Amino acid sequence: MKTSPLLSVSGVSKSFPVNGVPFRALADVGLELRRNEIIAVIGASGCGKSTLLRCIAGLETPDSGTLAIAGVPVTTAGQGSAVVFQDHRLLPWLTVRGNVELALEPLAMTAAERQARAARYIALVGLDAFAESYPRQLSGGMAQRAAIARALAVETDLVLMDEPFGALDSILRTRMQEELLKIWRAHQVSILIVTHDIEEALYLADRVVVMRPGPGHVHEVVELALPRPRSRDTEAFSQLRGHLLAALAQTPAEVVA
Ligand SMILES: Nc1ncnc2c1ncn2[C@@H]1O[C@H](COP(=O)(O)OP(=O)(O)OP(=O)(O)O)[C@@H](O)[C@H]1O
Repeated sequence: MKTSPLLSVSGVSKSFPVNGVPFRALADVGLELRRNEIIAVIGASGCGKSTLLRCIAGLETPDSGTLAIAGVPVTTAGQGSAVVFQDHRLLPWLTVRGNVELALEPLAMTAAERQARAARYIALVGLDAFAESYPRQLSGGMAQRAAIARALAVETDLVLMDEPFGALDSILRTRMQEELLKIWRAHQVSILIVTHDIEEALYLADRVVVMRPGPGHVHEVVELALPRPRSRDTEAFSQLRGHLLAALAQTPAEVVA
């Protein structure tokens, strides 16, 4: 029996006014995310990856098309999903604990439940010793882990990540990818991650959505039949890397469109 997708995006188009003229950022974008799946969205700068993610998060309203999470149309921000951005966006005047607890405030739970849940997710990302630290006292990786704890603590089925490790050095980035997979395995969330990094997409995702600009559209969806844990040194990995690099390459006509 085919189960219904957690996220369905269909025919989504979005334009922005630029100097009084509509600029088409997305045209007729469609994709589906299954439950407990990880999808990576890759594509050249400006092809509309973040705009698509913001539409799914309810932070942007598409001009046309439909977006639904668990069958419910997305109409407001934070409905059915939580977002992790490239910059952690923690509130500087709150501690790690305060930031995570604040995200839980809209949820129907007692203060004690909120504190217990926040503590659990802070521990999950390995920051228990830093729960009372302020963002300025954390390294970039720690702050990003706090942002991930804050997103996961809300316990939505869908987590949206926009270049979550983009500002981290390559060693930390690899470690964070491992940690994300551990959390994903333990918590059965579905993840849509926007990344510039082909290796990251290949390491994390079940499927890779390749977008192209002019206007932003889905060019190809690549199923990654790679067993986990994955090694970056295998023939299959490097073949897929080559395939994605070729899929990202644009014709001159697309670049100027
Ligand atoms: N609020 C806005 N107003 C005007 N133009 C916008 C706005 N948001 C996005 N755009 C334009 O829409 C296009 C797609 O932007 P978007 O940020 O979605 O691309 P992206 O693929 O995420 O790029 P990058 O990889 O560089 O982050 C870009 O040309 C951008 O300039």
